[in-house]
Order: sequence, then structure tokens, then C-alpha cells
Amino acid sequence: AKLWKNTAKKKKLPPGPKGFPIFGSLHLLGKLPHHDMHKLAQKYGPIVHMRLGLVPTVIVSSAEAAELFLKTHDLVFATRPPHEAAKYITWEQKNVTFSPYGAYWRDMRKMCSLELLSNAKISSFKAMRKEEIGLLIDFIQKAARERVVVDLSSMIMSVNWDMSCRMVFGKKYSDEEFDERGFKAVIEETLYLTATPNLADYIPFIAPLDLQGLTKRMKHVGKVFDDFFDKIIEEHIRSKDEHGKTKDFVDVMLSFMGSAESEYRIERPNIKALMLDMLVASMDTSATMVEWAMSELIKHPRVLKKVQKELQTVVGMERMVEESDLEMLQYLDMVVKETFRLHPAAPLLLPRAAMEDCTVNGFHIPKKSRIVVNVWAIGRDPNAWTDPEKFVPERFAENSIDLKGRDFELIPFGSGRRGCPGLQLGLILVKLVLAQLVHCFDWELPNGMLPTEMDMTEVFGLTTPRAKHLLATPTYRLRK
Ligand code: HEM
Repeated sequence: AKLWKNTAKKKKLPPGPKGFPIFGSLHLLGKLPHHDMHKLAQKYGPIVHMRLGLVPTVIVSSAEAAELFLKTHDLVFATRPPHEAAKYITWEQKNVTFSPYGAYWRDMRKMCSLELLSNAKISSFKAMRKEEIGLLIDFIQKAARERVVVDLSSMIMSVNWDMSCRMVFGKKYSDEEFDERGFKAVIEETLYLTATPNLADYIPFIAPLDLQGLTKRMKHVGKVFDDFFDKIIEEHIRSKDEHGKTKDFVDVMLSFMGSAESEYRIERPNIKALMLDMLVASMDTSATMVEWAMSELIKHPRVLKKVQKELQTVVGMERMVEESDLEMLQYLDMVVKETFRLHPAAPLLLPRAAMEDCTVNGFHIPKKSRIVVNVWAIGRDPNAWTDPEKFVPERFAENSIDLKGRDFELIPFGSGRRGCPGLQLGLILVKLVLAQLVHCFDWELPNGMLPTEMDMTEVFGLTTPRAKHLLATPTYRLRK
């Protein structure tokens, strides 16, 4: 009896809701799953077990617990779960983001970090970023002269889209060249499809029924990208020998095509999968962060003025911000951290999965469990932060908390083996656009709306942007 007791004790699952047969606790997750999971953590603790359909799922909601999963036991949780959307949209999960842990993922990730996201490669696009952000500022300056309201959300999305296109494909593409619905609509559909809880992921045997009609939509989106990327690859192969131009990501990847340097031959589908990864990962995350940072700054005029004052001192009023100014902008850095704390672009990171049974903090985590780290909840944890609901960038003046994956109170880019390889680039994109927008302009809400009346509702997706576009009226403030 004692022996039995011991094994029973060893297999103790983390606490959590019981759930129904087959469906488990799927009904507990609504339109904003990170909020619902936060409530579960408040009830059951920082490590919650719940069954979503047939899949055991572990929700991690404190800095200490996150460190156990992403650092202490990182290797056990370094894979991604199977994912219906990724199957149809990312060429059978051939991308880095969703590919299972193993030699293929390691090779592809190495290529990303060494060839595409290295400091040298990031620098090679500096002039391009300056040009695109210059166009954005010109456009807003015109609106300022005419005293018209600007749809900041759309503007931010567009400039990020253009910069990502030029970095990945080497040029901008217009909507019509892509699909009759246009880029943004298809990207939005993609993000929706990859993030929406799909019953087929949780109850695999019903997948063929396509109850939510998602498979049909995923196949369609997959085809749109496939055709578009084929066209781009063809264009690159034709213009291969053009000298003097900065090599874009497709050029770099094509130079690896067919090579047997790595264990896997890189062929077209692999390149296409990475093209999509790079495009979506760089565009949407950064845009979402700038959108939230601008929202918080307009909501908190005191903070906005302080950022502008710093810019005035470091940059002066005679010129625009340069990338080389960024490292001197300490208060801006705090504002960005505070925005990441309250509005992490990916509130649940990307799901991990357990490669084997593991014991974490005395709890049994069964093999194949899905691990969801709720960074949105960690950013609001009163054990880690004083007045967590308040937007106070100054809190970072008193500590050395960084967002690079070492301080588990703040891990918007994840951490460990599967942590974001685009962190450097992501931070540059966010800071540069943000700094420029507040250095060049003052911002006022339309129709005399008060900052306190701003609607800060979010919509859940692979990234979690504002539900309503941010609208504001600019006034130009530089002397040039
Ligand atoms: C503000 C900008 C960004 C944010 C907030 C962000 C956030 C994240 C997060 C949360 C993950 C999952 C980490 C984990 O599972 O621990 C991730 C993974 C990833 N990110 Fe980013 N990211 C950003 C920018 C970028 C950029 C610019 C790129 C490249 C162009 C990029 C490429 C990737 C890739 C390839 C992965 C998958 C890594 C893997 O599974 O091995 N990200 N990112």
C-alpha cells in the first residue's frame, strides 16, 4: 500500500478545473483567452492543469514558474505542439516558428540567426528603414498641415509592412499584386486562423469534419501565399546577378537552395515557409507594440512630454531621430519596457509541448502536454510589480530588469532555446518608429476626447492589437 501511495503522490498533476468528457475545459476560454487563463491562475495558482479537448494543457502564470519551464527544464519543453493551421499555411510546419524540436529546426534556426538576423544583416537595411520612415513622416506632416485626423493604427501597420517587404522580398508589393482582398486582409485572416482555438487541435479525431469551417479557409490562405511566394522566387531567380543591391532575405535563402551543407536540403517549400515566418514575425509584432506604446503615451500626457523632452535634449529640434540615437534614449527604453509589460504582443508567447514526462515543482507534467506561458498575467502579477495596473515607466529606473529573456518577470520575447531570434531587430523597429512619431509631432485625440476616455480594449490573435484603431490629430514640432 505504501508503494502505491508513493507512485500516486509522484503523479500529482497541477491543480485546475475538472472539465467535461471529450471537451474538457474548452468552454472556459472565451474571446480573450489570456484574461480567462489569468482568472484561473488567481483561483488555482501559478501552474494550472486543464484539459482542452483531449490535450492536457499547463498554464504558467508567474515569473518563478516560467523560469522552471523555460530555463530549468527548457530542453524538455523546446518543441511546439502539432498545429492544424501551421500544417496548411506553413508548408507542413517547415517554418522555424512551428517546427518540432530536432535537427531540421536547429538548421533552419541557425540560418535565421546567422544569415538573416545577424547584426551585420540588420545594419544593411538601415538606409531602407530611414527612407520608409521618412515617407511616413512626410505623409503625417501633410495631415498636420491640413489639421486632419490620422488613423495611426493603419499608418503604423503600413510602414511596418513596407519595411518587412523590402527586407524579406527586396521590394514593396502593392495589394493588387497579391490577392484581390489585399495584403492586410489576408495577413489578418492568417493571424486569426493561427490563433483561433481550433477544435481539431484539441479533439484530433473530428478534424476531418471541419466543424468550424477553418480548414477550408486555411487551405485557401495557404494557396494565396504559395502562389505569391512562387512569383517572388521566380523574380529573384531571374534577377540573380544584379550587382550592388543589398541582398534581401530571399536572395540569401536562395543561395542555400539545393545545398547539402546541412543535414536537410533546402528547397522551395522550406524557403517559402521561412518567408512567411519572417514576414509575419517582423511586421505584426512590431506594429502592435508601436500602436500600444502610442496609445499609452497619448493616454498619459505626462509621460509623452517626458519622452519628447529627452528627445529634445539628445537629438535636438533640428533633425529627425537616427538609429544611432536609440541607445542614448534611456527614458524611451523604459517606456518600451513598460508597454511590453502591459501589452505583450504575444500574450501567451507561442505554445510549447512536453517531449517527455517531467516533474516540475513537484507536479507531474505528462508527455505531449501543451505548455502555455501567460506573460500577460506575469506582467500584472502583484508579487512581481507594485501597482501593476498603472503605466509608470519610471519603475524601470529602480531596477535592472531587462526584456531579453533573463528576467522572468518580463519575457515578451520568450526565453531559452525557442526564444525569439528577432529580438534585436524587433526592438529597433519598435523604438525607431515610436521615437520618430513623438519627436516629429504632438498628438491630440479627435473631437475633444479626453485621454482618460480612451478605449483600450484589445482583440486576441497571434498578436493582440487594439480592438479599435487609434485615431489622433498631429501637429508638427521640429524646426526644419
Ligand atoms: C516586437 C517584436 C517581436 C516580438 C514581441 C516577438 C515575440 C516572439 C515570441 C513571444 C516568440 C516565441 C518565443 C518562445 O516560444 O519562447 C517568438 C518567436 C520567434 N520570433 Fe519573434 N518577436 C518579435 C520580432 C521578431 C522579428 C523581427 C523576427 C524576424 C524577422 C522574429 C522571428 C521569430 C521567429 C523565427 C520565432 C520562432 C523561434 C523558434 O520557434 O525557434 N520575431 N517571437
